[in-house]
Formats: sequence, C-alpha cells, structure tokens
Amino acid sequence: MAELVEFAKMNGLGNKILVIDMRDRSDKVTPQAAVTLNADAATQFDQIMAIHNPKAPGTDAWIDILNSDGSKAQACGNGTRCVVQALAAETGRRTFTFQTVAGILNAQEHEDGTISVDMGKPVFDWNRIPLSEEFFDTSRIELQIGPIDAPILHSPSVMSMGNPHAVFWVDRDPMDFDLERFGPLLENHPVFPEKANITLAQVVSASSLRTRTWERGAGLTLACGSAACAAAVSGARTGRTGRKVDIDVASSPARQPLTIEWRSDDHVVMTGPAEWEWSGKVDPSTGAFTRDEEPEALAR
Ligand SMILES: N[C@@H](CCC[C@H](N)C(=O)O)C(=O)O
Repeated sequence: MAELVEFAKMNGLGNKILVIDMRDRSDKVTPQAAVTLNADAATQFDQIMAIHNPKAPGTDAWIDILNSDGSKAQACGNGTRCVVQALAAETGRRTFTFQTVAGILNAQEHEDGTISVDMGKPVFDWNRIPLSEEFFDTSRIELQIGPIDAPILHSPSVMSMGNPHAVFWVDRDPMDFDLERFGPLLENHPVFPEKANITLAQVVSASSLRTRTWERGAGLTLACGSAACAAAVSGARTGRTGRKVDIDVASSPARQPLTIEWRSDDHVVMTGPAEWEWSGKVDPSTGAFTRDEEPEALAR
C-alpha cells in the first residue's frame, strides 16, 4: 500500500475527471488503481489527471493522463481545465504551463472563472495521427459504417490534437445516432493503429457546432474537449465554419458551450468551465480512497 495522496472529483462540462496530486512523489497512478476507481460509482471517471513535479524548466507540472480503462492518453482538454482550476484555487495564480507526453500546454483562468487552454497545433500527416495506411488528404478519408451504398457514417476528417481523432459530419442531431454501437467499432478500426476518439459533428451555423463523442479508452462520455477542438478544426478546414466556433456538446448536462478558436498561428485555443465536486485521499497504487468531510486541499 502506498501513502495516500489528495485528489479532487471534478468535471469539465460533465466529462468526469479525477485530479490526483502526485507532486513530490516518484511513483505513478497505476492502471490497476484507475480501473478500481472507475468501478466505484462515486469515483467513476473518464480521465485521471495526475499532477507530478515539473520535468522541464519553465513548466509548472508534468501531467500524466489515464483513461478509465487504465490506458494512457496524450491530451485531455476538459481535464486540463480542471487542473488549472485546482491549482489556481491552491496558489492564487491564474496562468500555468504544463507538460504532457504530447508537449507543452499554456493555460489561463479568466476573471469570470472560465479557463482557456492552448491545445497546440493540429497534426494532419497520416503517419503522425497515426493511421495505418497512407492518406494524402486527411480532411476526408475513406472509411464508412453501415450499408455500402447507404452508409450511416462516412468520410471522417482525421487528425491528432495530441491524441488521435476522427470527426464524422452528420446532417442531424448527433444524439439521434447509435454511437454506443458504432463508437467501439470505429475506435478499434484497423486504420487507427493506436485507436481513435470518434466524434459526430453537426453544423448549426458558421460559428456553431453540436458534437457528441465516443472516447478511446473511456467510451461514451458527456463531453470531450480535444474532440471539440478536432471538430472545430475540421469545420474550418473543410469550409463548413469559420475559425472560431461555439461547440454545443450535445450530451453535456451543462448548457454552456465550449469556445474553440483555431488561431492564425495554427494553435487551437479552447475556453470553457471546470467544476469541483468533492475531495478525498487515494492510494495511487490500488485506488482505495476515502472522501473528505469538508472541502479542503485541491480546489474549492
Ligand atoms: N476527455 C478528453 C480526451 C480524453 C482522451 C481520450 N480518451 C484519448 O485516449 O485520447 C478531453 O476533454 O480532451
């Protein structure tokens, strides 16, 4: 049994996040702990954001990201906003620089409590997404599901936002599709050697989209920030929208959009809320946890 660490149960637009404080420790949250925490209704989550001491000069923390099945993720937009809110509450600071396996992320908490995260530049090269076969134009690849002559979903835009994404454009409400059935088939399709996050996106106007996502390693989630970024980039790249859009995350209980801007310097900036729910202590090796009586520690 490892020494207990503090954690906070949080969410970003309903995306369930556990922020675990692993600073000043050399161990990691284990995949087994993740699976155990996800099996308990109180701590069921989509991603764990484990905050470690910084590894690079000029950064505030190294963030390790785990999906609910125990696998690693390279990016998590909603989770990053939760980390910012937790650290802002702890330190009184508003700007942070994090490092993940996907690179450096700059983030800022605004006066109104919303948080912006610079999610970096989208990657379109087929072998860096990665795809298992060469596609010259990744704004629309050959992939479909359903009858060959009347596919239900087809021709997704694919990219990496640090993690692999496929965005399928649909002409009606994404909630009308059986994503629970199609999601796992597409996530595990052989064209995605590292699997992929699968998003359905509907154009509402030139500056707004409605999305719903099946997440790699976590399944149907209420919201996915990096997928919202991928949908916004795909919308602009394929001429469906401008470069700044509000995303109505269809399955989110929070009726608040995520604003995504694909800036002229190619960086994608996501702005939205984060919400603290409760705090506790957890054993990062086993996932055994206790809940605090009163809010303390990470984020209030
Ligand atoms: N919910 C996240 C993305 C989570 C990562 C994903 N499941 C993966 O494995 O790539 C977000 O808000 O971006």
